[in-house]
Amino acid sequence: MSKNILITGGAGFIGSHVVKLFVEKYPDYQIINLDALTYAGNLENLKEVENSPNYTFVKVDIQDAEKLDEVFKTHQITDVIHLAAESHVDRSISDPLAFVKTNVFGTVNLLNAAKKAWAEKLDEHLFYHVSTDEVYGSLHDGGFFLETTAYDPQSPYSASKAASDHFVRVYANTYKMRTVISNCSNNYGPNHFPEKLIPLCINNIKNMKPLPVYGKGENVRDWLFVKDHARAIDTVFHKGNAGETYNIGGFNEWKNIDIVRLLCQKMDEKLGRPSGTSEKLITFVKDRAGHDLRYAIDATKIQKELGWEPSLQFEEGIEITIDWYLANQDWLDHVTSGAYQDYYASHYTE
Ligand SMILES: Cc1cn([C@H]2C[C@H](O)[C@@H](COP(=O)(O)OP(=O)(O)O[C@H]3O[C@H](C)C(=O)[C@H](O)[C@H]3O)O2)c(=O)[nH]c1=O
Repeated sequence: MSKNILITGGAGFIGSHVVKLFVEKYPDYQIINLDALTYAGNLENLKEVENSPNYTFVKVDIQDAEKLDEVFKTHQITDVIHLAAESHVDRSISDPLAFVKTNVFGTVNLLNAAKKAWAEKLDEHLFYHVSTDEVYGSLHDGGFFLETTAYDPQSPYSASKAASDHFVRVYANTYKMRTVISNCSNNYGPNHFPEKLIPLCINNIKNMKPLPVYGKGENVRDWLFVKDHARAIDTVFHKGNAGETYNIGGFNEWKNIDIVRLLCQKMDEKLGRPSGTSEKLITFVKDRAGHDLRYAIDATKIQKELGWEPSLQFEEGIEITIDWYLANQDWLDHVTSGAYQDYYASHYTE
C-alpha cells in the first residue's frame, strides 16, 4: 500500500540512514524528510537520494506547530517516524531547556499535528517514536534493560526522551492513536557528528589531538551499527504491533577505555604509525556529571517476535566506520566548521 511517511530528523545521523533505506527500498512510498538543520543535521548525508522522485525535504522545526500542520496537509502524511531530537548528553547538562523544547515540546507538537490531521481515522495511521535505552537509567550490577524495565532517567537528555515516550503512550491511551516506540542502544557508523565518543576519537587520533576519556573509562555501552538500527526501524514500522515497545541493541558491550584503545590500535595500523602512537593521546579527564555506569539492552523481543537481528559484527562495523571517516575529510571539515549549512543554501530555496 502506498504511504506518505514523514520522517523527522532525517538529516541527522540515524535519521539519514533511515531516510536512505526507506527511499531506496520502498519506491512506492513518498518519504518526506522534515529537519530543522541544527548543527547535527546535514543534507550532505542524503546526497545519494536527494534527486529521487519519492523524496522531499522540508526545513521545519518541530517546535513550529503551524508549519507542522501545513506539512501534514500539503503532503497528506499517512505515518510518522519521529527521530528529530537533541541527542548529546553533555549538551543537555549545560542546556537542559533546549532538550525540553525540542524533545518534549516538539514531540507533543508533532503528536498534536498528527492527531489533528488524522482526526477520525486515527486507526489507519501509525506514529512511531524512535527513542533511547537511556530512559531506563543506569545498570550497576549485571542484568539487562527489558521493555518492562521501569523508567529511571538520570540526565536531562534521558529525562526529556522519557517524557516524550510517556507523551506518545498517553496519546495512544487517551486519544487511541496507533503508536509504537523503540528504545535503542548506542549507535556508531558513518555520518556520526564528531562530538560523540567514537567519531570524536577517530577525528582526534587522525589529528594527533588528546582523546578525552571521562573518569576512568570504566563505563559500559552496548554498541550497534547505525544501518542495523535503520533495518530494525524498518522492521518495527512494518511488523511491530501498535501499542508495543521494542528494545533494540547489539548484545555488544564495551568499556569506553577498551573502545578507545581499539580505535587507537586500528588507526595506527591504517595510518601506518608505529604501534602505540595513538594510545599516548589518551587523556583521563573529569567525569561527566551523573555519568550512567552501564547500559545493556536485551533485544530478545524484537529478535523473537519480529525476526530482526544485527547483521554486522562490531569488528567489521568499526572497520567500515574508520574507513568512512578517513575517506570523508570534506564531510568532517564541513560539520566542524559549520559550512554544511551552505549545502542547504545552494540546493534549496526557502
Ligand atoms: C564524548 C565523550 C564521551 N565519553 C563517554 C561517555 C559515555 O560513557 C560514552 C559514550 O558517550 P557518547 O556521548 O558518545 O554517548 P552516550 O552518552 O552514551 O549517549 C549516546 O547513546 C545513547 C543511547 C543516546 O541515546 C544518545 O543520544 C547518544 O548520544 O563515552 C568520554 O569518555 N569522552 C568523550 O569525549
